[in-house]
Amino acid sequence: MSIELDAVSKSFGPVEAIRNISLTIGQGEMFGLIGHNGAGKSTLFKLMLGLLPASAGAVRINGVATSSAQFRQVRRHIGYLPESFVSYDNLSGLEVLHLFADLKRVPRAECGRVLRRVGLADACGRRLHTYSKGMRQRLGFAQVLLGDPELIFLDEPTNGLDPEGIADFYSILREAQQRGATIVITSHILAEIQDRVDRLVILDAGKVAALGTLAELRARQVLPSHIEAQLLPGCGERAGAALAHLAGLTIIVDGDRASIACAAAQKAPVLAALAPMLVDVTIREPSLEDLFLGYGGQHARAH
Ligand SMILES: Nc1ncnc2c1ncn2[C@@H]1O[C@H](COP(=O)(O)OP(=O)(O)OP(=O)(O)O)[C@@H](O)[C@H]1O
Repeated sequence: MSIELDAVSKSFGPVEAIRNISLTIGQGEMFGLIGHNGAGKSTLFKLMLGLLPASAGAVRINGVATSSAQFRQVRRHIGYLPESFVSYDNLSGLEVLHLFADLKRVPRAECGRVLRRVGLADACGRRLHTYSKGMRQRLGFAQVLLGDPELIFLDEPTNGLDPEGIADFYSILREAQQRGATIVITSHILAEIQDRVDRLVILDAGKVAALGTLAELRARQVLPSHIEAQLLPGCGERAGAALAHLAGLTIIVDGDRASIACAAAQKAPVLAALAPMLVDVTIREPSLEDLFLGYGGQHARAH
């Protein structure tokens, strides 16, 4: 399913939570939504889910406006994991999932399959008050998968998951993507989503601060690459001299180590100049975190 936001704004009294956002998310895309606390991520989610009416503009899913009567049909194909998945502590995992299956009009027989897929098959008879945070999150995810939704919204979905759980989670998402599902995801762990989403939007105070692939965002912001060089003993000063002919570098030499911040095009000349005295080298490209801080201005914080 595709999503189209057409000059969408949303105000709560005097608070302009979303300001004139236009963007399109294509079918089968894995799309990331990033922003500091209060940037408008949850509001944008609720607008896309049709849970909140826009103050101006239109949200369309597969061409159907969320404000229209036909949207009820579309909603059946949407899975949503809210930021905190609250459920009933006295019910077992399977009983909770049965409730969701009934609400979604999905056969209860599907519950076993999704519980197995999220790794809760053995624990599904246990009551929720015995579940860890990660297990609850897996159950929330199982509820999303019921009925093989064509559009999946996940708000901070990996909260409480251990590294194995996170890897599992993304492999399930990739399966959903391979069968054509569109996925919109928020995360405050920027390093985690930066290599997994196809495109992302950075929101700042309700506006689009940046939109595109990670490579596009990097190229637009022209952030430096960082070269960390381990030098042969006693070569610190020589390294400074060897780099002197290259303009625009930030060089810090500390004993036999040199840290150089440079434009992408200067990486090769820097390495060539240092080659005779190099023992080891690591190159760090700008991360999503760096971009986020750059684009978010004074509000920027990794949320
Ligand atoms: N129901 C509401 N009534 C009044 N103001 C609201 C309401 N919902 C959101 N807001 C305001 O809209 C702005 C955006 O909030 P939103 O919850 O969308 O941000 P967020 O990016 O999801 O933040 P967080 O990362 O903290 O969850 C904030 O200033 C918030 O206080």
